[in-house]
Amino acid sequence: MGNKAYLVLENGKVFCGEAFGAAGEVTAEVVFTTGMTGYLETLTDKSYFGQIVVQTFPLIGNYGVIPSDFEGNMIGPRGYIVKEWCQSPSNFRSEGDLDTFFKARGVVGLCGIDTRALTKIIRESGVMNGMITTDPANVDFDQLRAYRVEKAVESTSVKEIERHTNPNKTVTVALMDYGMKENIRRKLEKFGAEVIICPYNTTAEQIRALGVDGIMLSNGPGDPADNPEVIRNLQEIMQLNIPLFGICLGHQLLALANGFKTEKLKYGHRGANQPVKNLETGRVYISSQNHGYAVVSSSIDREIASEYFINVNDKTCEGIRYKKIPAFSVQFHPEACGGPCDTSFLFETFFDMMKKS
Ligand SMILES: NC(=O)CC[C@H](N)C(=O)O
Repeated sequence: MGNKAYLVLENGKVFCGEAFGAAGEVTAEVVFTTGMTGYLETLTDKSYFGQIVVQTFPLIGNYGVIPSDFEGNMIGPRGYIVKEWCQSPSNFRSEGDLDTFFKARGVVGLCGIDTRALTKIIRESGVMNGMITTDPANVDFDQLRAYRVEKAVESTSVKEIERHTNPNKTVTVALMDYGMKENIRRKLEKFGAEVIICPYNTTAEQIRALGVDGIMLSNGPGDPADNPEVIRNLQEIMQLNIPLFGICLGHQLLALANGFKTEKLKYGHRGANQPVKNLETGRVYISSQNHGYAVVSSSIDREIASEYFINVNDKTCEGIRYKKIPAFSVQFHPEACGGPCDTSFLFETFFDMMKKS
């Protein structure tokens, strides 16, 4: 039995459970994800930086810890909540259990709470802040409500340009790292790109000097509108007229750079079975998603762009195609990991654009 620990929500609701992983207290935004697998990818996805993740699937950790499945070199979420973690994982690739891994990497875990009741609260009231603590009587609610993640992109991006040589190279792609998932790089390499990972603040001039065929804008954490300098920088990068492909945060930043607006969703889309519809063909795909913000459809200037995908559940914007620059972007994750690979063809679209230009 672990020690008693609590989740205190900013609305005053308290859940009592057991601590696992590293000891400590964390305050962050509490979000839920419905993926039934892919917990290692979730734990190492930097888009969760500054959040506490709740897994709706009731048993997590049954295939253990597999470092080659990691999506990044750091742990994304600040805290992690599950109904039950598996003490005896079984998989030939597993190198250990979640509790040991969390202790080594400083992740604060909470288990044994009713994650279904917690998810219903978030779904009905919207995402809110919460604190994992051993002392619920001492929570400062003003501080809890005021918590907001800061410098999210800066904290998760690489600090220097990194070139990854590829013997099968047919094109070179600059991957703007806003807190990227590794599978974006792996996917680009598989399709034949030599990838140059660029810090979030790499300028248009520096990119021009790299002589790349395409630019990929990565996923990443936080509120997209919190990055005015990155958005200004993107306005210059757009002028290079090099094919651009944006994923998730990259999609939102490109929209902001074009003067469109973003908004916070009530509880976001996080999971591996989000249906998206291609508005050009009417075809629906199942996608992997992890986002709390979205581009406001009505703010898209139809002279310069059109809506490419929408979410079938709530009709929010899931993709944009640009008319005056060689660019398109999606809110979901075509690189998957975890989740289905239905929309992997978008990488082909990007490669076709690069080869044509
Ligand atoms: N996965 C992402 O890139 C997420 C983008 C942004 N942080 C959001 O929550 O909407």
